[in-house]
Amino acid sequence: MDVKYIINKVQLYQARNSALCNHDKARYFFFQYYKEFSQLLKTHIDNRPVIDMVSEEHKAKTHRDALEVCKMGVLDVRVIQKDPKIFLSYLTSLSGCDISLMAKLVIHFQLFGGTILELGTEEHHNKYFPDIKSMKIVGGFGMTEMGHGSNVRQIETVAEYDHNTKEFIINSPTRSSTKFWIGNMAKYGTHIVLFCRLIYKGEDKGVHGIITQIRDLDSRKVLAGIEIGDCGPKIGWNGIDNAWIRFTNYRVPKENLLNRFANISDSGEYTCQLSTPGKLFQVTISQLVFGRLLYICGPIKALVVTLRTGLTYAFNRRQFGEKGKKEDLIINYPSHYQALLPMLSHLVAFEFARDSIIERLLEPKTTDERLDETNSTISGVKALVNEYTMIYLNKLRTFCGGNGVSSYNLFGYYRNEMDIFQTAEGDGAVLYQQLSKFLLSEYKKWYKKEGVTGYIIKEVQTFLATSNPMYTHTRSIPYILSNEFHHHAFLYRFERVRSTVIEKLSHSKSKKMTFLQSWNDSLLYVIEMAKAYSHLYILEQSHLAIRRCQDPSTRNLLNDLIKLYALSNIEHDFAFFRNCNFLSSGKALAISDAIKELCIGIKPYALQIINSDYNVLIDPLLNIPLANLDGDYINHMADRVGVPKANL
Ligand SMILES: Cc1cc2nc3c(=O)[nH]c(=O)nc-3n(C[C@H](O)[C@H](O)[C@H](O)COP(=O)(O)OP(=O)(O)OC[C@H]3O[C@@H](n4cnc5c(N)ncnc54)[C@H](O)[C@@H]3O)c2cc1C
Repeated sequence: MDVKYIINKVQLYQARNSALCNHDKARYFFFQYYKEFSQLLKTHIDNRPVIDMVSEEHKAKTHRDALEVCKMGVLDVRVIQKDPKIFLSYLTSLSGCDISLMAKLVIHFQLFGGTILELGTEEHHNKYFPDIKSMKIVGGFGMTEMGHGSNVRQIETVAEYDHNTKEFIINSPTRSSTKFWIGNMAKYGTHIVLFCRLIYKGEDKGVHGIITQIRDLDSRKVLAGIEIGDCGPKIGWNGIDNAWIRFTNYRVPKENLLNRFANISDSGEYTCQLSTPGKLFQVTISQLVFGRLLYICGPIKALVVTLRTGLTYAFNRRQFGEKGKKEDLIINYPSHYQALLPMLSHLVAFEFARDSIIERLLEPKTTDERLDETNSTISGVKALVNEYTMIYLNKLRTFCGGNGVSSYNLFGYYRNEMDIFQTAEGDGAVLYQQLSKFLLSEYKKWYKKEGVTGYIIKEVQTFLATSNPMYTHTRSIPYILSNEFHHHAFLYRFERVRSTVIEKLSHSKSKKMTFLQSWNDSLLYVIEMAKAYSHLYILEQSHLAIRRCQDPSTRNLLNDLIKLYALSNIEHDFAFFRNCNFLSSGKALAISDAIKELCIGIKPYALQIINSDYNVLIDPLLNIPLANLDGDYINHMADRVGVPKANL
């Protein structure tokens, strides 16, 4: 084998995490906390595997484990404020445990506690945080209803203010207003942040958050005025007790309103510090953004663990070959390596993007515009990473043949547990639209500044750059492999789809359609635009991260991985690029050839790359007896399921 890259695990590990750690004095502290917390977790949680557990037992185990984790005293809502990166690191570590345990603690600390932190005042913090820390109270996030999930603005639960008693009277006026899917609540929960319409002197003031007690703390009985039940069996997260909840004239004291921004004074006057109901709504649901970040970390973890298994198997399993010779390793089949290595390249690119988002979200000083941009980007990347993970978990399963079906290899486990990540805290189709709205408003600002002249200059530049036959036809390998070409292709795709959306929206306007009609009429392009932008963001962040890598050989390897990410992504979208005449058929063929060459070059290092990931530097905490698919995989699997030793 030609030695193309001389790499060592530590350098690769450091380089991959350079994006996140770039601005930190303690360079790897995020991962240090991750590691320490993971080690601590090991000694605290019940070590029975969950794969064969029935749901009731699973829920009880998850609850006990959560109480044990709280006894460690490390998780605390105040850490979100003091050092969000450490908090995120703790929650990310939990993705190595059973996903139900992670979900339970995320709902309790981040969605419930984080909302109180963000929307509540010092009094709420002092009253609830100690009990959240010890889990004396078990918190939930009561937003979704049977009638409305994606469209939170239209939820129906009402809290009418009673001036005489200084209480809110909470009601579920219709069947569709029943709160649904509310995690931690069917069996164990004591309190939720209830999202409901605040009715003040007969006027609807929009969605507000109110801390609402559900069960008595001593008897754990459901309080009068509340009906509650379990949402039933689920595809994943069976350790979580998801509830439906209904309210009938249930009274809650005024003090329970999370009133940092909107308040009812002692004299009974309603005031809101924010300029518009839209702004109040955005702040009210702000914890979902932090949550989405975790929903980027989780699937990446699942991809690392399963891709490692897929690669290990492919590098060890032999099937077919020339007569009289050793059978071939399945990794040497192009159908394998030309799928597995682009997956590896996507994984590394996603990690660079994740780390840059974490860095940005946690910037100490940030403007509203910057925050808007980061939140919108999180929406797009969350949707994209989850969509990709679900498709490739299925592929990875088949790449391990029958062994992939065994629960000991976790493909089924992650497929089920990750499925919900696509929907919870915002489904992809809705999140992509949020990003597109932001991108269009940014474009509007640009257009306002540059005017028609700026627009024409830009269009002409793009036309000259891409309509040139030299450009569309060139098959020069150095150019095809250049970062400059990849960036141009990604940027072109995004701007081109954006132009189509703008064209379609203005065309619909001329046909007197309402904004909503024209938006929905252009929806497929709107979604494509957000996807194209998310890929552009991932590519740009990967290029930036690699530039920081000090070691030349590691940098070259990472560079090749990102080239593979870019070209396989372009290949996946050949229909678009060919339809726009961005690529000639000859150039498209040359790109496919370049992908193959890159895969062949990276293949010998694939296991080293996947094993340098911080996610696999720490043992999984799932306690599932994994069937190790390494060189001795037949004996590992045989031992796992009790096949007797051969007598011969
Ligand atoms: C296991 C689990 C746990 C959960 N935990 C909680 C919890 O603790 N608290 C809580 O409040 N909620 C919780 N949820 C609810 C979750 O947040 C919602 O399911 C999610 O927001 C999606 O809403 P929905 O289910 O109503 O889907 P819908 O809104 O009905 O969406 C269905 C489909 O329609 C599409 N769609 C909707 N609107 C549009 C549009 N404008 N354009 C294009 N497509 C559109 C969506 O993309 C999706 O594909 C949980 C859900 C699950 C499954």
